[in-house]
Amino acid sequence: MNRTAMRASQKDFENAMNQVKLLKKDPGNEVKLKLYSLYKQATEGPCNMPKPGVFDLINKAKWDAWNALGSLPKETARQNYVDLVSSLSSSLESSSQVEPGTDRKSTGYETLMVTSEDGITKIMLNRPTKKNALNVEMYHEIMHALKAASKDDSAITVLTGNGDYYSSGNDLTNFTDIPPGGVEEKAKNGAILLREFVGCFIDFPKPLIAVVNGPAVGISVTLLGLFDAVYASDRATFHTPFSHLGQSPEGCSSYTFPKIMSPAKATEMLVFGKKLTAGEACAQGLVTEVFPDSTFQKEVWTRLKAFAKLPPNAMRISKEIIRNREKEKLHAVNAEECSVLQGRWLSDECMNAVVNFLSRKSKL
Ligand SMILES: CCCC/C=C/CC(=O)SCCNC(=O)CCNC(=O)[C@H](O)C(C)(C)COP(=O)(O)OP(=O)(O)OC[C@H]1O[C@@H](n2cnc3c(N)ncnc32)[C@H](O)[C@@H]1OP(=O)(O)O
Repeated sequence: MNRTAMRASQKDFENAMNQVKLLKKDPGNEVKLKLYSLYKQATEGPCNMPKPGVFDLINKAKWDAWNALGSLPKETARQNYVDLVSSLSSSLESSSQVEPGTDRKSTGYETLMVTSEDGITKIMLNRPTKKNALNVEMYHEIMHALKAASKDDSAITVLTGNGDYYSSGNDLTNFTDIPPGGVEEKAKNGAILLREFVGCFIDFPKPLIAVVNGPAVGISVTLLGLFDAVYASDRATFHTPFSHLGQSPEGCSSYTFPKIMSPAKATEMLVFGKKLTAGEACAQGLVTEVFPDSTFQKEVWTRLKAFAKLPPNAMRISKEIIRNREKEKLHAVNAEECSVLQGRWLSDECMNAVVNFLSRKSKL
C-alpha cells in the first residue's frame, strides 16, 4: 500500500474500531497489543505514562508496546491501525488451519473434544491455535472428562491433541490474572489446582493411553509417566524446560522419570531442559512405541480398537495390581512437587521468564 497516497480519515478509523469488535476469531495477544498501541498512539500520541511494575504483567506488556512506537505521528498510527484491521478482517475470515468441525462444542466442553466409540473414550485437547496450551478452564475440563470416563462403559481412555502439537504445556497467560489477594494467592490457588489435576491421573482406574500427535512441552510431558502406554508420532518431541522458566518438575516426574529412565537421564530432561526426539524418548522408556507420522493415526487407532475389545474388568484389575502399590507414594510426591512449585512461581526467575514469553522476548 502506498502510505503517502493513503490517509485514513477519522471515519475510517472509527469503522476499523467497529470492525475489530466483529472479528470472528481471536487475533492473538501479539496482534491485540499492536492494535492497542496504535490506537493509543493515534488518539493520545506518544506514551508518557509511568512504566507499570514487573508483576503487573498485562499493563506492562501494553505499556511496552505503546512505548515502542516512540514519536510515530498520530496520523501514521491511525493509518497503520486501519491497515492492520483491514488485513485481519480478510485473513481471519478465510484462514483455517484446524480440522473442519473442530470448533464445534458438541460435547459441552470449551477446550476439549470428547467422544466415546468402539470402547474408547477419546479426550482431545482442542486449542490448536494455542498449541493446546492448558489454561485454567482446560485443567478443570480434563478433570471432569477423566472422572466421567472412569465411570462410563468404555474399556480404555485416550488423551491426544488436535492440530500440530500434542500440547505446549501450562498456558503462560495463566500467570497474568492476579486475584485480589495478589501473587501469593495466585500461587496458592495454582498449587491447589495442580495437585487435584495430577491426582486425577494418579487415581484413574482404567488403562490410560497417550496418543502424542506432535511436540509435547512441560506438564504434558511429565504426566506421561502416569500413563499406561504412550504412542508417539515420529514428529513428536518431549521437552521440560523447567529451569529455563525458573520452575521445578511436576506431574510426579521427580519420582517417575528417574525410575523410568535413570536419574542422570531424568536430570538432563528435568533440570537441564534437554529436548528428546520421539526415538530418544522411546529408547529411554518414556514412550512405548514410535510410528511414522504418515501412518501414525491409522496404525495407532487400529491397535487401540483391538485393545478396547479385551475384557474391561480384567484390564482394570491388572492395572490396579501394577499401579496400586505406588499410589500412596505418588500422592505424596505430587503434594511435595506442588508445594515447591508454589514457591517457584513467586520467584524473580519465574516471573521474568513469563514476562519474557508474554512480551515475546523469548520462546523455547
Ligand atoms: C496450574 C498448573 C501449572 C502447571 C505447570 C506446568 C509447567 C509447564 O507446563 S512449563 C511449560 C510451559 N510452556 C512453555 O513454556 C511453552 C511456551 N510456548 C512456546 O515456547 C512456543 O509457543 C512454542 C515453541 C510452543 C510454539 O512456537 P511456535 O512458533 O510454533 O508457535 P507460537 O506462535 O509461539 O504459538 C502459537 C500461539 O500459541 C500461543 N502459545 C503457545 N504455547 C503457549 C503457552 N504455553 N502459553 C501461552 N500461550 C501459548 C502463542 O502465544 C501463540 O499465541 P498468539 O497467536 O496469540 O500469539
